[in-house]
Amino acid sequence: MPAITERHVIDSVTDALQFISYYHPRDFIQAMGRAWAAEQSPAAKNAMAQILVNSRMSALGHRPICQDTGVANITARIGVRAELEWDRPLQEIVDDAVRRAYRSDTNPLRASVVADPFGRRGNTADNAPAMLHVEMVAGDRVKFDVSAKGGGSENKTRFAVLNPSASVADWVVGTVETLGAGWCPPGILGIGVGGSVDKAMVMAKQALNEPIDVTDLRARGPRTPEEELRLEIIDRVNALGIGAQGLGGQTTVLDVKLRSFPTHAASLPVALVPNCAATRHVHFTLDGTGPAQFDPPDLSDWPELDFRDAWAGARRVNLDTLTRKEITEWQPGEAILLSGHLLTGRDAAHRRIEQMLAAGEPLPVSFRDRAIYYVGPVDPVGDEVVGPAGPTTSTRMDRYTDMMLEKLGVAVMIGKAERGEATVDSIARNRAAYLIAVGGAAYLVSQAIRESRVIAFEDLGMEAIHEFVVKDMPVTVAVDAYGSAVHVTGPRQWRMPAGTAAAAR
Ligand SMILES: O=C(O)C[C@H](O)C(=O)O
Repeated sequence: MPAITERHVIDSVTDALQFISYYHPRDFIQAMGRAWAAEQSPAAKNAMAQILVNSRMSALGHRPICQDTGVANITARIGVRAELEWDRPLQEIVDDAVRRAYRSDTNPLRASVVADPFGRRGNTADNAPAMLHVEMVAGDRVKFDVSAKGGGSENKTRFAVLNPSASVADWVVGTVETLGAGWCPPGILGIGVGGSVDKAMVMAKQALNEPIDVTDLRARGPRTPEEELRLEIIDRVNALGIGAQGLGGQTTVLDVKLRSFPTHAASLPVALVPNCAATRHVHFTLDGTGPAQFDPPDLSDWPELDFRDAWAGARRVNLDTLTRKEITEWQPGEAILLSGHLLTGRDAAHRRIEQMLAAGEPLPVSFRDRAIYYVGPVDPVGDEVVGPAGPTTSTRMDRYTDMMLEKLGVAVMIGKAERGEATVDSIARNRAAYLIAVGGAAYLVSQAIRESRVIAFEDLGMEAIHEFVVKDMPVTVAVDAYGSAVHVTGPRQWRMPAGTAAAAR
């Protein structure tokens, strides 16, 4: 067997990270297509349509599916008889591949990794380092799993050590109910049961690399307790009615992947790692003959659909002339096409604004009566004004709501997922509104952005404050000026009565 070289690893991992930035896995596209076709909730169906249209556009344009191009998660399984021709630690080698992939000239990806995580949180600017796991296995080859995991779904990871007599399904279902929509459902749940605390977490993460096969599993019937558990969890989670983007609907998970391992007699560790609508992974084996080749999905894998019908009757809003009175007329769940100027800002910008206000320093921009979009876009390429620019999870900005609405006078916030109770109260008190764009439809959203310039905090990289000029940007009213919230009313409407899910199986 010829030697596997450092060049084979770097070229393959670089190509893998580029490939998954714009191609969803084929099984994911097909599962999302089936869920879209079956969905009865109009809001969830429309969100899934946008996810699918975005996915196809990304595949055609070779631009990222989501602005959160993720942190590189890599597992290398090295055959004990493989001949390796490299001298450096594998971490250094894969980090070089990450740098090359994320700083590509033709398809630059977003640098999301910050170093000094509990301190300065400076962006490493090249998305390195990767999160690497190495295993020694039988054989003479090296197998790689490469995924790009977004922050929104990673943040919803949960872990518990249950009493050995407790029900894993009860814990998972109860936990998913508390997660909100920041993980961008519909997606996949990875579950690790047993082992040690660290082993359970690795199993849950690695389970997400398995193909979606629930339709086959249902058709042939479960053969193991793990398969029974998967089906129970899928049905019970979908019965919660959370739906796409938490808007209320029938599909919250496309599949549940589960791994288990022997554990201590006193323990039942369970890890839950959700994967979002921008699920991205690919797998390859190096045998010394050269770098890996990847097989793209076929255009026929996407369903024929046009989401624009859903926006035909949408309210058109000019942000440049918007009044508070107009905002009070918006209905919860109403589709809106936004045009005009808006500001951007997310975690780091909010933190800095808070620090500047505390220090009595003047802010570089006025937010009064403006709309703020929580986004960290990908850098543009070619004739783009901005790269993919979908919403980030708004919940993280909840702690700044009073500052932004009451002190600084923001009129409209745009992001994704639900807001906390205090934020909803603040929105109602200030007669403001909260709008959502579809998480994971970032390339589609970016088509509505006609101009973009950084106007403050340039050192924050993708977290700098930009001013965008948008034309017909599709959003939905998630919290109206009176505090009615679709993330509460939607799932309530689509929740199946207790017991129906089990009976349906
Ligand atoms: O960082 C982002 O752009 C999004 C993040 O993945 C999120 O889902 O909140």
